[in-house]
Amino acid sequence: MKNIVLIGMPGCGKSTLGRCLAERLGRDFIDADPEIEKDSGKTIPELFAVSEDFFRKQETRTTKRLSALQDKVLAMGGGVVLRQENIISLKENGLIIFLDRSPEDIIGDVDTKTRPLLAAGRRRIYDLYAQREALYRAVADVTVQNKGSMQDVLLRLVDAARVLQQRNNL
Ligand SMILES: Nc1ncnc2c1ncn2[C@@H]1O[C@H](COP(=O)(O)OP(=O)(O)O)[C@@H](O)[C@H]1O
Ligand SMILES: O=C(O)C1=C[C@@H](OP(=O)(O)O)[C@@H](O)[C@H](O)C1
Ligand SMILES: [Mg+2]
Repeated sequence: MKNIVLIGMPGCGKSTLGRCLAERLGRDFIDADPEIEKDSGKTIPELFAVSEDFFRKQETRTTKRLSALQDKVLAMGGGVVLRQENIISLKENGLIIFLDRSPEDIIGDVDTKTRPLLAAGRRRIYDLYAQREALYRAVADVTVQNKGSMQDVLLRLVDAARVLQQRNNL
């Protein structure tokens, strides 16, 4: 079966809800950020300290490796949509869900320490959302709103994943 791939803003809930979604679907969960760290032997802040482009190159390398897997739930980094080659790889063997959470809600609980792009301040989230929202929507097979309790959002994600799988099997 194709992978279920979560995309969306940093802090939108991909890692947390992705792990729960995988459990509910009986699949393995893989978070891209720690995989990038393993593949490169550097932390995300260390990669960004070289340059954002350097991080993006490592991200593409790891995205290609993860895209070749099957049956997984993948939580990608928020910027994976910035390179078209990443999306082409992910779509070969994956169904993409945009987890859409408002900047207001993200700012409430995002951890900026491990997210170099947000080190300049939480308001950076508004700029990133404005830059990326259309891109996330365009590349996704479906959008799920992250609004309300985690339990409700998880149910919506499980439904969306099942509908995508069924549609793909037709
Ligand atoms: N609907 C929600 N209600 C409350 N907290 C949420 C909700 N969605 C996400 N969170 C919280 O937001 C934070 C960021 O989520 P995370 O999964 O790390 O995001 P991402 O992997 O997309 O960057 C976590 O502390 C998570 O528990
Ligand atoms: O939005 C981005 O460009 C990034 C998001 C991060 O992942 P999360 O979306 O899991 O925070 C991480 O890949 C890196 O800091 C860059
Ligand atoms: Mg994450």
